[in-house]
Amino acid sequence: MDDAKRHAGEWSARYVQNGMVVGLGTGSTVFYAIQKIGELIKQGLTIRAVASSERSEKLAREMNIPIVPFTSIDSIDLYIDGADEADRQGHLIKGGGGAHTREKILAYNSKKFIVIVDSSKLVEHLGKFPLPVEILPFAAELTLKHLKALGCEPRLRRNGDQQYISENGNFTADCQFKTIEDPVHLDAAIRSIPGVVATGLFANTMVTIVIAGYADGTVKEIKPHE
Ligand SMILES: O=C(CO)[C@H](O)[C@H](O)COP(=O)(O)O
Repeated sequence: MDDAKRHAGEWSARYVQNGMVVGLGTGSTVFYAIQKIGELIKQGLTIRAVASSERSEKLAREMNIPIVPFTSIDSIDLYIDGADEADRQGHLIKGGGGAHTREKILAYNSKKFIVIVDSSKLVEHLGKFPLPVEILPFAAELTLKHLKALGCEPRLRRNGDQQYISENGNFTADCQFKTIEDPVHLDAAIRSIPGVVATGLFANTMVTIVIAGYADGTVKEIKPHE
């Protein structure tokens, strides 16, 4: 799977152009995109970047990719990030790496959003992967009860024998649905529960291209809105 991730990640770097503000997502597939962008910078590419997590920011700095503060940008030209599942309409489940709240902010503020996955993440219907939902620690049990009422089995994510805490200081509930037929509607329903910070459902028209990598070195580009 690593080869497939590498092909998708490296392929995405061809969309990065001089002068762009580039958003860097989080995860093992984005790792390859960041490395490739780092190589292009060595060859003279000039960009400014913002990162969706401390992990990605650290990696970018190691690759001499200039990370700028959010106060110095107005929008992002191109956002590159991975996903846990992607369907043909460009709906995504994200947040397996626990960074989906910040990732959603970056995606929302981007002119183009490129999603990079290995081919095993392409699905007919979302929902096999448990949907990550970031929730406030305050009264978390009550929030979990309302999530359950929407038809899922929510589990608070653990980090070894500790509660998993996001970079925003919150809990993550991994919500196993049987299948997600209507991502737009479900996303809205979950977001209406007080205590929910953000869902890992990236529904609607956010995605410009899904790049799926295969182990044999080929890639497939899916443009959901063309
Ligand atoms: O949403 C994410 C992190 O919050 C990642 O993009 C997603 O979990 C995919 O990760 P990977 O590329 O490691 O398979």
